[in-house]
Amino acid sequence: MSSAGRFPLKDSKRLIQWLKAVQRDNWTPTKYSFLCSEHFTKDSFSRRLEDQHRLLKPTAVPTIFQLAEKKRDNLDYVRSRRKIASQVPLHDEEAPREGGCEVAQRSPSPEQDLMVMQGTDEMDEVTLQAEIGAMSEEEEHLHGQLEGPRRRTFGDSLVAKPGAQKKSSRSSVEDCPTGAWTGSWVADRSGISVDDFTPPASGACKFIGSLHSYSFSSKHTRERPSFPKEQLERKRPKRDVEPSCSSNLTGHDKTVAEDSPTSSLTATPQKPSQGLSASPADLTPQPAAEAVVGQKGDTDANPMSINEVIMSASGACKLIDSLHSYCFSSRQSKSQVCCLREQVEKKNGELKLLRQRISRSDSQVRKLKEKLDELKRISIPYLNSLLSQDCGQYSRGLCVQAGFTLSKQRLFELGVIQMEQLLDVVTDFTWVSQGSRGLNDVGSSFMKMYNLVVQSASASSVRPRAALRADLLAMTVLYALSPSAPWRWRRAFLMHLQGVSCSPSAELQSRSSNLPFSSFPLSTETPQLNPVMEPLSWMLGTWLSDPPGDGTFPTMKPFQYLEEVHISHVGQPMLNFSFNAFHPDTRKPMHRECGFIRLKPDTNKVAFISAQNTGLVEVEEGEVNGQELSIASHSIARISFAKKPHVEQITRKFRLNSDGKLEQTVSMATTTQPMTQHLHITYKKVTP
Ligand code: HEM
Repeated sequence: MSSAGRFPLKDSKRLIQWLKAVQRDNWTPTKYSFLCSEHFTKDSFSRRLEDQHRLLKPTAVPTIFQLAEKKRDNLDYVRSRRKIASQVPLHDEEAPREGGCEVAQRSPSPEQDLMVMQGTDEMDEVTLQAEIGAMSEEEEHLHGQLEGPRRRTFGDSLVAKPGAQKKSSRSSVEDCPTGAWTGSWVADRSGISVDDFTPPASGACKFIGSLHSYSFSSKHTRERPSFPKEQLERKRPKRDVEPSCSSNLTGHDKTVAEDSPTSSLTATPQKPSQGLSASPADLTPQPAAEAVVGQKGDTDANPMSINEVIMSASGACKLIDSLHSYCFSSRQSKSQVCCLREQVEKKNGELKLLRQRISRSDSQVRKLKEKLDELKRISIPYLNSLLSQDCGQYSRGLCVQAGFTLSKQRLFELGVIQMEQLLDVVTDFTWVSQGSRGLNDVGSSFMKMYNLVVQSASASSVRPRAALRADLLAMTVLYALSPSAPWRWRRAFLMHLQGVSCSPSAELQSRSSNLPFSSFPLSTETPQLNPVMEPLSWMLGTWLSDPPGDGTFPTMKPFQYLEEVHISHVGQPMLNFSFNAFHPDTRKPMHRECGFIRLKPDTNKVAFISAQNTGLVEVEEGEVNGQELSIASHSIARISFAKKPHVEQITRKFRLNSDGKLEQTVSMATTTQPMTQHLHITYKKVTP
């Protein structure tokens, strides 16, 4: 007798190796499944120290199979095997057959049921099978000899039982009627049912079949150490003969199973005869003996795949629970562990992705912070100095300007802080504020200011507090000086700076070289007006048209325009000027000119040097008398492709009116028109 190995159900990796080796389709080993030792190489065994018995190593994997024979007709094979089994007792030396013979499935059959019904002792006899795998050849042989008579006696008594005799006699005729002792022992024939190797009619049937091992507790199996090899040998053909889980049923049971192939519950241990009527209540735990009684050959076959078992287990939770999950506990736990493991892996993946996103966000925030720091570094010191000079000329002046920005009309007239530009600022800061609380604060505070400005603009009587104006100014300056600001915005703002006496920081001055339009004083000191220019000092300042100017000429339709005038100095004996006209409705820039006004020292003779965007360059000369300057063209030049008609003469008159407004009148003569007034406008001073 060769020793056999249990299928390593608890070692999934090795189990897969075993199953691969066995190559049995649609069959799943149970804890009563064993494989003969012939399928293992010699080094798969170790010797027990005490008695030198051969023990299968826990790492052993079967490798010896004669698979070529597997294709042969199973039925013929089984029949021949049965014949042999019925005539000649199997010997220990007989080599295990390939195909179905190697795998012994120890599950009770109907005959077993009958036997077990006799009581606990009988049931224990049945469970003896479970320990066979642990036996050495010698042990098995010895036990076979020693226990044979007892079993025969026992088996005989079973056969003699009323009600059980019919089944047992039928089976004995069919399967092993003349076996040495197996023929007379019902239990040995039923120890491994046909269905151990046969697919069940349904998943649930398989499931119930799995549950049949319920009665074969390890406790019982430990108490009975041996099991004749013959039983195993006779199991092989039976497995291959019977194609369905119900095929081994007899009588009523078989009929029910065939009639209801989808109802595995007909084979439930507790109520085998109730067919489809089995309910969770029927499945409440029963005593072991009772459970075993219900084990038909079809049900203890348990040829489920692991997946099927898991599916059945999940779909029949109640059933499992009611049966205390005796058989499925480990498998179920395994499947649960697998599920949990998958979930954990999935969550780990999600966590990894989240970490990556957080890291990306962090780097984004870092970049934004760096940008803000850069902005602060560039602009804030200067702004701070501005805002701290509450009593300073420049600060006051800008605050006044900020006050102007609160009137929509003034905003446009100023031509610097326009609503559209404010919107740009807001948009910019909103963008910057993304992802950073600090920047968010900047953005949100600017939004608040912006909203207040809009409110104030729509209700001109409402004027925000000085602090708000200062904040708005700060934000405006911050944006105006930022590298991302549109050049037009920066230029306009810087021109305002030019119009006031201020001392920009060295940092700001250094930045001025990058500006598209540089009019900054070079000295950090507020420049003193050159005495030569004193007669024209009344012209200094930033002036905004008030009201809009009027344009006329015989060849054109009268028009209006806005104009922003900057007249400043840097200490030199001259004034710098720029006149910038805008369309009153569209605010688009129109005529522009800039240049210098000079005074001949110690005289009232004035030279007005101007370059215009129309391509005209002219020098006008005249006299300053009091607070009035009258000049006329001295020389005019133009680009070669200047638009016609060309202007041939120009006269201007500047006057500071008694109301403090600056007034300008321009007349011109063209190649087509005599000297005629072209422009008339008055300005309101917005900076000192
Ligand atoms: C001293 C400065 C200026 C000179 C020498 C000047 C000269 C001229 C000349 C020669 C024309 C053509 C007239 C014609 O077609 O018969 C003209 C037209 C016109 N000017 Fe001026 N202009 C001056 C300032 C301004 C200013 C400040 C504005 C304000 C927006 C202005 C607005 C116009 C308009 C709207 C026209 C008619 C459309 C056009 O021909 O472009 N001009 N100007």
